Amino acid sequence: MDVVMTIAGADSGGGAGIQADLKTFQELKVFGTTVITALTAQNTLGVQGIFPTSPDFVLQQLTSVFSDFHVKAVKTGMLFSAEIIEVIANYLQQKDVQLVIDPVMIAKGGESLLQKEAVDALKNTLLPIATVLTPNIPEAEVISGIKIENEDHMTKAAHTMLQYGVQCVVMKGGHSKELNTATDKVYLADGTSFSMISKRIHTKHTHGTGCTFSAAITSFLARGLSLKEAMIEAKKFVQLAIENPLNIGHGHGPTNHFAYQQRKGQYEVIVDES
Ligand SMILES: Nc1ncnc2c1ncn2[C@@H]1O[C@H](COP(=O)(O)OP(=O)(O)O)[C@@H](O)[C@H]1O
Ligand SMILES: Cc1ncc(COP(=O)(O)OP(=O)(O)O)c(N)n1
Repeated sequence: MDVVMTIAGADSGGGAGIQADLKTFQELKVFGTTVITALTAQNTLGVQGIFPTSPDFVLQQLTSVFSDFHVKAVKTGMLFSAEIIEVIANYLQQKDVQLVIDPVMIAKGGESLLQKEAVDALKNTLLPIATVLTPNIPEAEVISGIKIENEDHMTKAAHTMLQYGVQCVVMKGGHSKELNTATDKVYLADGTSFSMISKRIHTKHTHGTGCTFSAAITSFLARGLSLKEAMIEAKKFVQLAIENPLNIGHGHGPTNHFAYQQRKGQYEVIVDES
């Protein structure tokens, strides 16, 4: 059984963070371990409270898991502070793992999940050791310092982020103004790129989409898929999870992690290499 790890915040409402990651891991048949960086009191209406873990206790969790398991791939989500990021980067740079970074900054309701002064630590310590970075458009703007209003800006921002040493940047299109499609553009360090295009679902039930997508990439990488195959299959996982909502909660409801196993044969992501 392939072992993976999520280093992220817990979402008491179960739709994002550690909980979304573990549900994704379970559905994709990898064994999930966790390092919790913060507890959040959260539901589909928003984040009501944050209780960060101490950096020392983050290190203790990393040590417990790595001293016992052979972890093949790790993803990070909500990291909260520069101190926590530095502990994680120092620890992971000694390990031979594939590292997927979802640079979680702001929850849908507008609450900050990463302190402003932590962005530099993310860029300078985690990106150089990462395999994949999965920013949404607002996160890409913060990391690259480039305002993204068209495809040229997106390409420039991706190349700026690749310069920090990460091997692949996936610009997620959930926040773009495209009406009919949700396109994620993948930029690789060798200068190539491709787009993954799916139908845009008009729904408010998108809580945890970014967490679910990055957890799916992590699972498929651990199972031995190539970077490109892992991205495409993860895009399919999140598409089906959005397309088949559970309709629970009173706000932005969670996605449906069961849908991929039930319907994966019925949907293909369009890949554009031009
Ligand atoms: N309304 C939607 N319809 C289809 N796919 C979507 C939709 N919203 C987001 N996605 C997809 O979900 C994944 C996460 O994207 P995004 O929502 O931008 O991330 P985040 O949760 O970090 O803001 C991406 O693959 C994106 O294309
Ligand atoms: C604990 C925790 N981690 C991450 C997020 C953000 O998740 P994301 O997938 O970006 O989804 P939304 O916040 O956009 O719904 C979170 N809310 N909580």
